[in-house]
Amino acid sequence: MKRKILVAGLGLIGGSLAKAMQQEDENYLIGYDLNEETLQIALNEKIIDESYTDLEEAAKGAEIIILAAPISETIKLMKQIDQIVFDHDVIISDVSSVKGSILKVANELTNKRITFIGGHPMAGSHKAGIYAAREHLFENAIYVLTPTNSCSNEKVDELKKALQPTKSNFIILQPEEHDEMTSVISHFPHLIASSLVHQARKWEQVHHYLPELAAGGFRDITRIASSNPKMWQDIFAHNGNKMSRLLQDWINEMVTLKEFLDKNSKEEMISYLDQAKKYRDGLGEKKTRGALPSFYDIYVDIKDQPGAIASVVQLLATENISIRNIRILEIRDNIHGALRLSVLNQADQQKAFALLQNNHFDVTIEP
Ligand SMILES: NC(=O)c1ccc[n+]([C@@H]2O[C@H](COP(=O)([O-])OP(=O)(O)OC[C@H]3O[C@@H](n4cnc5c(N)ncnc54)[C@H](O)[C@@H]3O)[C@@H](O)[C@H]2O)c1
Ligand SMILES: O=C(O)C(=O)C[C@]1(C(=O)O)C=C[C@@H](O)C=C1
Repeated sequence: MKRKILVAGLGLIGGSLAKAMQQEDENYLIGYDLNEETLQIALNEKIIDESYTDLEEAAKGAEIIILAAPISETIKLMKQIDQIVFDHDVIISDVSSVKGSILKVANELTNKRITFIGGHPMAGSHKAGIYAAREHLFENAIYVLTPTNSCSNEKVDELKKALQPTKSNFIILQPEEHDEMTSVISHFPHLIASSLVHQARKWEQVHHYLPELAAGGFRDITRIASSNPKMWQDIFAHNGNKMSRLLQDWINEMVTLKEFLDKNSKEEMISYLDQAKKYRDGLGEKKTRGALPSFYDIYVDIKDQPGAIASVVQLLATENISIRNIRILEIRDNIHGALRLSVLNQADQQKAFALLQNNHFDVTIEP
């Protein structure tokens, strides 16, 4: 008997989860989404085995239900599913970026058949929708689980087993600690990225040429400002208190930084930047950085000419070095660009470094 899993909301996250879980023969994927075109794509691409536009119909046969809609919609879905009469036990999980408000509702569910285990895969993208869904999105990423108080270890293991094809690393957290950590490491940076874009937009009124100067630095730090505004408003609203406290801390810190600048305080500024650099560089050593982690990275300078990338890839292939991720950083016409290659482990990183250097490529391990 196959394990019947319903994914409700087949966008970036739900679609990626369904794609990964579909790789396991034991899993049978059911899809539910408000958007019929999304369901049709999911069926056509065999991401799901069957689809429903009626939630009760979709949920009735499922043993595991994963809610992958926006947070406020997920809360509505939880309340609707609570009303369904099941003839078997069912595990419900979600993927929401905030866990406190979800677990509050979960602890109030009255349906005896339901066990709720909160979930949050710590990987994503600024893109949305089923077209952006990727089977490998959660590979090596942290996948947070926040079970309700009454939940048994067996149920948690059951959910983990169904999600195993995502190849993510599960950890259990309390909702409160989850929300505090994600406010710092995920939610607040989005707010700042958007504010930096606003600052540039304002200054464009003075210097019309300004956008042309936006190079790697500005693009890197503001990528996430291109994310879905409605989704992020929802996240900020559900983690509002923590965000507001962080913003006040940030404002205080900016006041200190302004003092360093106004006093031209060289030592304090170097120390501030140095501490940030050390902490940022150290992040790469931890094995918990997210999907397809790039902590074993190699940066190769390449010329913008046909075959440049192929020659690097070909060289690594001759030594059986497997490339996990590849990204072109800022190539413009007739200028050198950089290629960031992510490999599996430190041994491969060292091997690739030596190989490329011996073949006269300009290669570094630091960005
Ligand atoms: N985008 C990220 O990087 C990221 C990462 C981790 C977790 N999350 C969380 O994942 C959830 C979904 O985000 P996403 O990026 O996949 O969004 P998305 O816009 O790509 O997908 C959302 C999907 O849910 C569907 N939907 C909306 N309301 C629905 C409802 N009531 N019933 C059924 N389907 C409904 C939409 O049609 C869409 O297909 C959010 O709760 C978000 O907090 C997002
Ligand atoms: O990579 C991105 O674009 C993301 O924003 C992914 C990201 C994040 O790292 O903040 C965003 C929201 C999540 O809930 C988890 C991951």
